[in-house]
Amino acid sequence: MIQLHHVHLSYPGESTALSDVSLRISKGDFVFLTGPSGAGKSTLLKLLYADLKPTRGQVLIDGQNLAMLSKSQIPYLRRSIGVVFQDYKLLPTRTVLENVAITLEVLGWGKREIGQKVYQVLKRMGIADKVNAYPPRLSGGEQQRVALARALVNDPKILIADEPTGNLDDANKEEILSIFKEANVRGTTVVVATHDRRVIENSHRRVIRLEKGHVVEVVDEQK
Ligand SMILES: Nc1ncnc2c1ncn2[C@@H]1O[C@H](COP(=O)(O)OP(=O)(O)OP(=O)(O)O)[C@@H](O)[C@H]1O
Repeated sequence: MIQLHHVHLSYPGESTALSDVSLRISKGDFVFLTGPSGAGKSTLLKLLYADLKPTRGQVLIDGQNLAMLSKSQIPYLRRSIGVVFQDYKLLPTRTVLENVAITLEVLGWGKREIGQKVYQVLKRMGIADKVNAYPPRLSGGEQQRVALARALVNDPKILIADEPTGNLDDANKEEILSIFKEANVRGTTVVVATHDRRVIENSHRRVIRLEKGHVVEVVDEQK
């Protein structure tokens, strides 16, 4: 479970990005985080994988206060969280296979198992033919799928995605969303930040709306 208790976040020398945010995301939930540009969506996601610490308040995952984690404990937390970054953050000089394999290498998987698992995930993402390609040679949609493959290859406890459907056409958006839903059905808690109204409306999931660093609306899952 993810809990935020009265979280405030101010960037050094800047105004407040999050102000008194409290929320609870249960295990197995699928939640959209929305709101205008600058509302604090990316900031909130960064708190969840301990890229930022709150200025005040607490962020807890399964009861663990993330601010209490030492530097050496943070990589362990991140092994259970798959992150799809807004700008993908793929390694340009590594192949698709190598980019996705990294997640499993740090977990100590053997080479053979890694090869099999990566191929299986890339196949699901529809990019198995790109296994030896380098990211700069891929389209935006293909890079997005590689980023998603890297985040999901070890069936993480939590999947965090920042604007994962930006720049994609409708067919690709649908496909990415169905991949999120499948991961969710397998037990992954999914938290997606998006501006995209259509994606939210078609999904019938819980929506948390931020404005100027405040939670202004929570709409529960609509069946
Ligand atoms: N590294 C940073 N240093 C200083 N201020 C920052 C930094 N990152 C974000 N901010 C500020 O914090 C506020 C919230 O930004 P954030 O990126 O979380 O918004 P967002 O809702 O994700 O926006 P977008 O939809 O445009 O990605 C904004 O006012 C932004 O300018």
